[in-house]
Amino acid sequence: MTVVGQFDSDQAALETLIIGASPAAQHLREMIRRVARSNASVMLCGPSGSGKELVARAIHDEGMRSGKAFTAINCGAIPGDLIESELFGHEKGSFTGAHARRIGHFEASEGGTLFLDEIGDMRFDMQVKLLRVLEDRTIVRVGSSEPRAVDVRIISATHQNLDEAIGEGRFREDLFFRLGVVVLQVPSLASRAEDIPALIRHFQRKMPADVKCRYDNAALATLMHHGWPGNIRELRNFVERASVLHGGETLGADDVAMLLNPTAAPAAWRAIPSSPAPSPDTAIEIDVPGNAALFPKTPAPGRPIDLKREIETIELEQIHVALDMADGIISEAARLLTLKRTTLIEKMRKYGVQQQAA
Ligand SMILES: Nc1ncnc2c1ncn2[C@@H]1O[C@H](COP(=O)(O)OP(=O)(O)OP(=O)(O)O)[C@@H](O)[C@H]1O
Repeated sequence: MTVVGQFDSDQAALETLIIGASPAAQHLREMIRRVARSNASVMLCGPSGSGKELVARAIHDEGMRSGKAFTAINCGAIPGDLIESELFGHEKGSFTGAHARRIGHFEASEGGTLFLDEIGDMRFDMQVKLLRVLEDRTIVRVGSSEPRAVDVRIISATHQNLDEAIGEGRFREDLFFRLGVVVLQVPSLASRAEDIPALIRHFQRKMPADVKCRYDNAALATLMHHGWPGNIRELRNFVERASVLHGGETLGADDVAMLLNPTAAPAAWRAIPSSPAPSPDTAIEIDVPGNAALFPKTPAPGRPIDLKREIETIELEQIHVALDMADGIISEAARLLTLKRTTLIEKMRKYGVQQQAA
């Protein structure tokens, strides 16, 4: 009885973590349950933003190691010469800057799980060392010669095609077999588009009612036909953007199309004949009657116009257009917008616009 009850609550917990009722989501949850029962190394393959880290956490949480540490590190983000000490630790004075002894992620995750994200980006010399650790189950801190036993489950992930990397000699095949005792494919969002409404509800669950959006059928159809190159991460950002710009509204297909492509100028703008560029010392003025086409929506008769929100929508879109034209260079985008650089940065912060690497 107890076992059945426990299984039911585990099942419910996993369903609130890995959202979706599509066959792909159900299969993923079933695979998570199965691999969680073992200690086998798991490699998660799937496109960026598809939820690989979430799946790694779910495997840890569902398994016997759940009371112990779960450590996630991004192998692509750690400089090549630091990764050995990050993973295995170092002794004091073992290299310039090693002012004190430090334990690495392997030792810190003792009894638990270490998630190695972007494993395909790991340097070849480091791959050899990692393979040795997986075979011997011991690590040696940098600057020490003493092997230390470790009991850590490894889950790794990649969005790269490792077959190709192996073929080109960039990734060791023997390490691939060690890491991928079980290889789990995490599906793209486009392949489980029927989960989109449930995922939107999930991302809106903690929002106050007045910032949640509703979607009419045409809007949902548009969302389900979108390609979602950024997968669930892109959907989460979309839901946030929609709530900032249209909180409390029911969105139609046009609203959704605009929100999905925030850097594209609305068709109405392209219809305006080009006017001479303003001189740098003239601020852009919005002449409402003359530039009425700038407003993306014509309000329904009798419906109040939320002028502040409309202006914010235009402002955000113009910022994206300018950043695009300026290849992400903020000072150049600020010049195009005849704004001070600091003002543009403030506005980008307000709208949550990420600074692109120029
Ligand atoms: N099935 C899911 N249910 C709910 N939220 C999800 C699901 N899958 C992913 N997410 C959310 O989507 C975002 C991206 O997920 P995650 O970071 O796990 O992706 P990833 O595949 O590891 O990305 P990357 O390859 O860029 O490291 C996170 O906010 C995560 O919580």
